[in-house]
Amino acid sequence: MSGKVANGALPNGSGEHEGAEDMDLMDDGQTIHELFDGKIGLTYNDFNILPGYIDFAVHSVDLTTHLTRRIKLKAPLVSSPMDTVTESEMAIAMALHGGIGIIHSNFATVQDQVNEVQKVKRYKQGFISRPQCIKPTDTIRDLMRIKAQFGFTGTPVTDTGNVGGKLLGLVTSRDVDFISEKRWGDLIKDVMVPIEKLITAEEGTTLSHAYETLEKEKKGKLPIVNKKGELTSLIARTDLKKARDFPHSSYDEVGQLRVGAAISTRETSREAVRALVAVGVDVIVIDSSQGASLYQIELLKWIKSEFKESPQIIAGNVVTVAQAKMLIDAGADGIRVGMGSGSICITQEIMAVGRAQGTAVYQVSKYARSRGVPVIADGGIRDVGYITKALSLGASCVMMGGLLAGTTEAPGEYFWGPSGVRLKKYRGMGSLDAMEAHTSSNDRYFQNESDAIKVAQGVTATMRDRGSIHKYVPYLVRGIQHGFQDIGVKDLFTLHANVLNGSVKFERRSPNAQLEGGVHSLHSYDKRLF
Ligand SMILES: NC(=O)C1=CN([C@@H]2O[C@H](COP(=O)(O)OP(=O)(O)OC[C@H]3O[C@@H](n4cnc5c(N)ncnc54)[C@H](O)[C@@H]3O)[C@@H](O)[C@H]2O)C=CC1
Ligand SMILES: O=c1[nH]c(=O)c2[nH+]cn([C@@H]3O[C@H](COP(=O)(O)O)[C@@H](O)[C@H]3O)c2[nH]1
Ligand SMILES: [K+]
Repeated sequence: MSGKVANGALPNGSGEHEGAEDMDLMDDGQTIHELFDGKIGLTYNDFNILPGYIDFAVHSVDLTTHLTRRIKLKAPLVSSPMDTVTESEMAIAMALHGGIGIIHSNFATVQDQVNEVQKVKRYKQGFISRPQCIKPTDTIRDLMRIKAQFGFTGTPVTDTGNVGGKLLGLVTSRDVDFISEKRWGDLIKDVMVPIEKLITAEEGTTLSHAYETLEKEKKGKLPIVNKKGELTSLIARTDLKKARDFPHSSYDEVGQLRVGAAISTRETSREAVRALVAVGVDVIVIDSSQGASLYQIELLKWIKSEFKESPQIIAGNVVTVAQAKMLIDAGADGIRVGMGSGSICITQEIMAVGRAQGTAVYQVSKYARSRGVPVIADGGIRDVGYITKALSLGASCVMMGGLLAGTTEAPGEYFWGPSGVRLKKYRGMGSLDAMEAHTSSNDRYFQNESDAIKVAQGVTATMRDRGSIHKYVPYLVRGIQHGFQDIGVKDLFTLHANVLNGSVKFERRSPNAQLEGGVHSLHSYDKRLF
């Protein structure tokens, strides 16, 4: 589609084309280098990608990418190491859909973070690893409350009221449905099916065996116990029936889901690294807003010399080529780009330091590619089109906080906002709220007298309910595939190559063009996305 055409070849039917000048098709739009050659920082909203030619179906677009030098993913999506975004539930869901989650480090102890990594590594589809339990001395009223809140129909009874406690019985709807409200003060132990009469399975049982048992016994729930009789998980027949295939899941060499974990640049991180490596963490993210520091470089070199093979290390954050060079020289396997672009970030306002995210991703990716190191574009992803734009600028993956914070799998409970909207809390890791959460994060900030004055770099916010990752991430993936189809590229490798050789074109958009590109001129509208 390149080359020259005569103006008159356009179907204007007027016959006035005689002698018309040849027009250079390649002159239309800007190459990426032209887009960024002005000395002004651009971000995703400042440009469009121009359409190409479609000769393939949307589902055939392949989003396989590199997270780090050695780790490949089928979807270029990473969840942020933030305490309102990624713990095990989020990481499991992200990995099942081909991305990866990075467990945050704002726990009371390193062991708490290690436990979250282990939950991902031990995850097996169909097994509910944190079933809601009840104590024998609780009442029917307590059970009704659980039922109303979570909708469960079968609840295991353990001595502690938690998973891990000794299994004493199971109480189902059938056991309590016909008990009148007057008797709701009765104790669970008097209505439950006691352990002697319960069908259970031993740890290590396979899903297919569990399914056969449930079918044969006509039961809905199968508690899984260890040798000591402690409840380790629960299998629900309804879950097994709807057990899905996740053809793109991110698995490690031994078939466990992949997961990452964040660490700070403090001395104590060496202990964390040892513990995380011991439970098989795939990737460690050194978490800092300004990655070009002596602390980070020394830590990075230490990890690389101590653990030659695994794990992979993502260093950052950076926004300039000089910063990226220091971290790549020190051994980084991936580079995280973004300073102040996040939805909850106030770094550019407070520190006066940072960079427009589009320019940062373009500049750092151009350099990192020459060193064979993938870039993760972190922060400022407001919607699915922003992901496609970040990838077009050279990123191999995007990292998202806010976009995922309102989902079911994000830590924290939903609550109702003043206008009747269902919300979840979302906060910056540099917000006072997050800094004050644990002593470990406190000492990061207030380790000596000179650090006693707090300077917040983030805010505390709320996010609208976005439903489950199991619906949202497939929507994101399909949205990116549609973007690629419009651009006319079938995979990420081709996108990067065609952007660099100038066949994928861009265009800077004026403030008015930005308004035009959004929803406008309507009395009211309803924005349903999927
Ligand atoms: N991507 C972004 O734009 C931003 C992200 N954040 C997030 O907030 C959290 C905190 O970020 P930062 O404040 O950059 O954390 P940081 O731990 O890198 O820096 C906090 C302070 O501690 C100092 N420090 C770090 N390691 C040290 C060591 N070993 N010895 C002595 N002093 C040391 C630093 O120089 C700095 O003054 C992170 O989760 C980060 O991702 C915060 C601001 C911006
Ligand atoms: O200036 C900041 N102050 C903070 O307190 C803070 N906490 C997180 N982050 C960074 O923001 C990213 C998530 O951004 P989004 O919500 O836009 O996806 C994350 O992935 C981080 O890079 C912070 N930046
Ligand atoms: K910001």
